[in-house]
Amino acid sequence: MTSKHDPDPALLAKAETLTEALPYMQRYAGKTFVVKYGGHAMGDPELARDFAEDVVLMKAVGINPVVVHGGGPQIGAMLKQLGVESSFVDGLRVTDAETAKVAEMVLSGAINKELVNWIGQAGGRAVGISGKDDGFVTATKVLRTRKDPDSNIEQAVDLGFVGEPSKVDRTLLDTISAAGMIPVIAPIAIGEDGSTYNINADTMAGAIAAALGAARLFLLTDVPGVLDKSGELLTDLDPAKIVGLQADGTISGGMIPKLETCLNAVQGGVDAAVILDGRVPHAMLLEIFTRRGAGTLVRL
Ligand SMILES: Nc1ncnc2c1ncn2[C@@H]1O[C@H](COP(=O)(O)OP(=O)(O)O)[C@@H](O)[C@H]1O
Ligand SMILES: CC(=O)N[C@@H](CCC(=O)OP(=O)(O)O)C(=O)O
Repeated sequence: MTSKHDPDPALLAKAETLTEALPYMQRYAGKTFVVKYGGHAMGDPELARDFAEDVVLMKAVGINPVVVHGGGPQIGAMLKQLGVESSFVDGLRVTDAETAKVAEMVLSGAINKELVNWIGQAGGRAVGISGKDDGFVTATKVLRTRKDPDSNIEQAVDLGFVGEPSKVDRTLLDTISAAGMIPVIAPIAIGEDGSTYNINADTMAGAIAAALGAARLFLLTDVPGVLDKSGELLTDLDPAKIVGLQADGTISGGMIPKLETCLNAVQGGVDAAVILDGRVPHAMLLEIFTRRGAGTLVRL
């Protein structure tokens, strides 16, 4: 029989988990954490529920979470259903006018509201917006060049309506956060030319994190972090190492904009950026509130 002096070990372990979290709660109260939730990590409703609970818990302990979401696979599925071809250059979707319409419909319409609903179900208050709302993000057209393999000459590649944030006005986000709500942001914005631009969600999250002077940028994806050529996790990266990984081809596809984002974010004043495995239940909670750091940490 257990007396009150001899507590149940399982209960004790729970209490220890909570006390372990205390210094992290104290350290992070009042800080802004920007969280990018990738389309690949979104597929499983169980994980979406865990993610929403993590964000609501962050808010409850005084952290200001700001959520930016992706939806690449879901845009791809919708384009396929509509019989529209899609291609990528360096991890960015080539976006003609029709693709931009579909991207906005899927991101701002379907996914954004689904995520707002998940957060609401977890007991939080979320407001779903895109960069278009109050014009808080201004986009400029992305310009890319590529070496022609035959002539070896750099040539411009036209990605269509693919944008990158050129200006972020934090007023709307501050208003939402101060009212006790969590902003949930779709990566769509208007350009100076009045066109709608499709923005890579990692790029959007990085620009917002820099504008808010966030303490952390979390990028949740479908891999454990950045892997080296033999598949081993790289736990710590700095700008010099990232340049090396780009140059020797260790990273490709979606990891290119992801690491560019981390680099820009830390160079733009964010304390650290973390690439995390969104397939692990409560990955973010474990990263923030326990000693068991996971994923790849990028710092100056
Ligand atoms: N060195 C690398 N380490 C880990 N992932 C990599 C690497 N190089 C390329 N990738 C690819 O990057 C993908 C993550 O980017 P992306 O597909 O855009 O994810 P998300 O939709 O979550 O933003 C991984 O699934 C993987 O295929
Ligand atoms: C320009 C560009 O590539 N935009 C992305 C926006 C969504 C996104 O980034 O979603 P994930 O984070 O799930 O990949 C796209 O059209 O797929």
